[in-house]
Amino acid sequence: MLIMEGSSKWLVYCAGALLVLRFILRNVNWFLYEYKLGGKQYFLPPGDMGWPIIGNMWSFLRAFKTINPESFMDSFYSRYGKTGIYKVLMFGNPSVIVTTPEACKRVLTDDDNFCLGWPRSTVELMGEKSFIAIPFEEHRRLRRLTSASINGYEALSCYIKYIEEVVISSLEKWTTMGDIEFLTQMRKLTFKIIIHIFLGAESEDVMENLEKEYTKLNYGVRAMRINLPGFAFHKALKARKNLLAIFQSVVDKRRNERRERLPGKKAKDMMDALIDVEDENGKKLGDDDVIDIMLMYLNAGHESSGHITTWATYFLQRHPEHFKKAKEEQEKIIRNRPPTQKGLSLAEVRKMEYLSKVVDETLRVVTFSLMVFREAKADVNINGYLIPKGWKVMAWFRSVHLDPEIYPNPKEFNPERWNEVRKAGEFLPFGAGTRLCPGNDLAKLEISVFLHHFLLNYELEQLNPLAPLQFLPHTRPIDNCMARIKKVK
Ligand code: HEM
Repeated sequence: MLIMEGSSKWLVYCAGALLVLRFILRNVNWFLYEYKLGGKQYFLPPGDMGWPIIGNMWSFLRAFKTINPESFMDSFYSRYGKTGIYKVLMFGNPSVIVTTPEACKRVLTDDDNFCLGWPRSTVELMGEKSFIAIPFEEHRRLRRLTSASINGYEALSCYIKYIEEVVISSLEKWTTMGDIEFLTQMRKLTFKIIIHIFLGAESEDVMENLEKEYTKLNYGVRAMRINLPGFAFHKALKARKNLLAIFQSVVDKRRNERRERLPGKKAKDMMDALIDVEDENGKKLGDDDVIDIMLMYLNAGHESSGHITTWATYFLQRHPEHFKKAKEEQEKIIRNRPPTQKGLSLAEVRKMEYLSKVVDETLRVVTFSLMVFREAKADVNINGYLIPKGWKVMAWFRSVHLDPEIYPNPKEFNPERWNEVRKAGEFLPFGAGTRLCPGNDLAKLEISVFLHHFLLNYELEQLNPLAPLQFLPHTRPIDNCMARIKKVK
C-alpha cells in the first residue's frame, strides 16, 4: 500500500516536472525575442514562436510533407483568426508571416522600411555577391545591366528562334526515348536555353555537370541549416563548391579568349557584359562577383520555367476542355500566318490570349516561390500590428494564390477565371517592387513557345497519374512526372 502511494506520488511529481519543463521551453522564445521589446511586445501580431531553436520549422516541414501543406497556415487561422499577419520563429529568425494581398504588396514595395532578408542558409548557397546579399545601390546598377539582356522586345526577339529550335528538337527526341522523367527533361531544356543566353553556346560541354549540381543546391535552399553529412544543406554546400569550380574555369577561359580578341569588340553575352562593367570609379567586377551573379541567374532562370512548363503541360493534358481551346488558338495562329514566315514571331506569342490565361493559372495554382523574405529596417506598423526592426518578414504568396475568397475553389485549374481582372497584390508569381523577377517575360516566352508546339503536335501520357505530390523545395509529382511523349498523327 505504502509502495503504491510512493510510486503514484512520483508519477505526480514527474508529470508536474514535465509540465513545468514544457512551460519553460514554450517560453524560451518569448524571453529571447519578445520580452526585450518591453511594452512594444503587446503590439506584435498574434502567433506562436514554437520550440527553442527550431521554432515553427518542424510544423512547417511536416505540413509540407503531407498532401495538404495549407494545414501549416490553417493552424494559425484557426488559433488566431484571419488577421493575415502572424509571428513565428522560422529559419532561425524571429519573423512575421503576411498572407493578404495588401500586406504582401506593402512589404514588397516599401523599400524605405524593408530590405531583403533571405535566411543565412540561402545567402551561403546563392553567394555573398549575388543579388540577395549585395547593397541596394550595387544591386540597382547590376540589375539594370543584367536585366537589359533578358527583357524587352529587342532582347526577346533575339532568343525566340533559338528557343523554338531547342523546343522542336527536344520534343522530337523525347518521342524516341520511351519512358522519361518529364520534369527532368524539361529542366534540361530550360537550362540549355538559359546557358545559351548567358554563356553562349561554347559552354554546352559543362552543361550536364552544372545541371546536376543545381538540383542538389536547390534541395538545400529551403532545408534546415544543418551542415552535417546526410543533410540537404550539407549536400547543397558541396554542390555550390563544385559549381564555383566549374564557373571559375568558364570565367578563366573567357578572360583568356578576350585577351586575344580585338579591342572594342561588342560584348556577346551576359558574361562578357559582366566582365566589361565598371563602376563610377572605373572599378571592374572581380571573378567572385561575376560567378555569384551567374550562379544566381542560371539557377533562377531554369528551375522555375522548367517546373511551370511541366505543370502547364500536365494540367492541359488532364483537362481536355482547356486543351481543346488552347489548341484551337494555336491552330488559328498557324492558319493566319503569311506563307513566307518561318517559325513563331513575338507578335504571334502576344496574340495567344487563351494560352496566357493557361500560363497565369498554372503560375497561381503552383506558386513556384511559395514565399519571399524581407527584413524590417525600422519598426513598422501593418494593420495595427508591429513588425519590430530587424525581424524577418515572409510574404506568403501561396496563401494569397490559394485564398478561396479571392479565387473560389482555389485548387481547381481553371484558366477561365482569368476573364476577370485581378486587384493589385492578388497575383504575385513574380513578386513585386524593385525585386520583381527580371526574367518574367523570358519565362513566359519559353513556356508559350513550348506549349505552342506541344499542343499542335504532341500528347503526354503520364505513367503514374496518381503519383503523390512533393511540395519542397518546389511543387512537383514525386516521380518527376514519369511519362511518354507521343506524336499526334
Ligand atoms: C516561371 C518562372 C519564374 C518565376 C515563377 C520566378 C519567380 C521569381 C520571384 C517571385 C522573384 C522575386 C524574389 C523576391 O522578391 O525576393 C524572382 C526574382 C528573380 N528572378 Fe525570377 N522567376 C521566374 C523566371 C526567371 C527567369 C527565367 C530568370 C532569368 C533569366 C529569373 C531571374 C530572377 C532573378 C535574377 C531574380 C532576383 C531579382 C532581384 O533580386 O532583383 N527568373 N523570380
